[in-house]
Amino acid sequence: MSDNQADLILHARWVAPVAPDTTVLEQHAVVVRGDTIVDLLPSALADQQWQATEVRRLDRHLLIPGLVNAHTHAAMNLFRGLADDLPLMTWLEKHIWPAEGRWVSDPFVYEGTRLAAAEMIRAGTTCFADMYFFPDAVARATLESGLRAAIFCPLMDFPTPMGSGPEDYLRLATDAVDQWRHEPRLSLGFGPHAPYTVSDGPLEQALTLAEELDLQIMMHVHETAGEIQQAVEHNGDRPLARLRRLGLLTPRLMAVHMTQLLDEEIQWLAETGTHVVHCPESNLKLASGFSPLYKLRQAGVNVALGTDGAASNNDLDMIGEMRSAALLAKGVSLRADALPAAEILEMATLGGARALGQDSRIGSLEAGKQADLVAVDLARLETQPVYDPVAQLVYAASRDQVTDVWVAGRALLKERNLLTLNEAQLVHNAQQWQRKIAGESQ
Ligand SMILES: CSC[C@H]1O[C@@H](n2cnc3c(O)ncnc32)[C@H](O)[C@@H]1O
Ligand SMILES: [Zn+2]
Repeated sequence: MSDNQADLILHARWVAPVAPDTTVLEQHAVVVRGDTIVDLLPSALADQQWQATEVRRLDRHLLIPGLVNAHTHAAMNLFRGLADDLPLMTWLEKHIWPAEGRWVSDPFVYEGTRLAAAEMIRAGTTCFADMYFFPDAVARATLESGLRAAIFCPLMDFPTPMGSGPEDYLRLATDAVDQWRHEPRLSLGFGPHAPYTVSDGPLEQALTLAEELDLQIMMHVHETAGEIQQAVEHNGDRPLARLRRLGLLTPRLMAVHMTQLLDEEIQWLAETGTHVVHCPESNLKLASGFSPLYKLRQAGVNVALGTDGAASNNDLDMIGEMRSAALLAKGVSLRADALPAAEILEMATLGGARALGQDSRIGSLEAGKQADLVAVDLARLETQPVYDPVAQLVYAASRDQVTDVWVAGRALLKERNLLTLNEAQLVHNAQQWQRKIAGESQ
């Protein structure tokens, strides 16, 4: 291939590369060779300097890095709407865990993850960080969809359809790591469920293994005030203090939810480089509490954004999640400037990439990074006129304005058509699962 030959050139009305800074570029082009971005330059120059097999002109569009959904339970799409309007522990103990005990299997997870992948592609997500049972099924569904995933293998003290207890989960996790970690679009990690479901021994083992294998850890932490109160009553420690004592507060940990934080705890997170994954809509829907986003970011903590599963959100819409996060941060801090639109987009892209330890590969549109890109049509009347394209994306756009998505240079969505998954088949299969699940619970 000659030096000026590329595979794909995307000319866009606006490009928000996110890094090296938040500047929005007008009439620029992203040049892709294979799976990699090789250039980002004014369109007029790209026309002179580059040739490509495919050239797209996105004259109505804002081009952004693929959104990184930093916390999902993708297969739970098949439980969407199963149990609504309940607080976390009632939701989990009385509805979700019994349903998982009855229905979760390799085929359930494969089908649920494909359904979630299709929803995420159509909403501009290119990478998702998943914590769920049967990681092999998550891996197969992800590879088929063309998405990128970080798969966090579950760890709990009690048996589930996937494993008999901690030893079993850790063995299954290391097997999955061996099997899948060399796939370029997959990464693996450990997913100890929460401080209230994993005791010290397995947590220490997971940390040791994560260090040996150089993997990230994802855990629900400080989701509700009840979780903290119960921990204090049981062992005298707040959950974050316990994790600190066990050595888990490191840049390896993605602590999901993180409500009810004390100033001292925010300081620990900042000092240790622990990442926070903020899931505002799940926290609102389960009435779990508020994460102090403004304070966290002021302290220098890296914050990523996630939807959580579709059974507690109830969608996998990162554009909607950005808006919720922005509005909630302003409401909680009583500061209108708490989380400006450009910072939210950074959180939903590069923030997620950092939390996954993958910010040298994904999260921004820079030469040398993977070609994970999303085109959003801003010419619709709902997003007119455009003074600030990123503010328009965060405060006014909806996910159905995502027209095209590429992961590693490959198109997964073209003019809103899914290219890797069959929409009609996914809907049919979801309805079949719903009939089975609803049939038995009547
Ligand atoms: C270890 S597999 C994941 C496990 O987590 C459950 N889950 C889903 N959403 C939440 C949440 O917001 N807090 C705590 N646990 C959650 C899911 O149902 C699986 O059992
Ligand atoms: Zn979760």
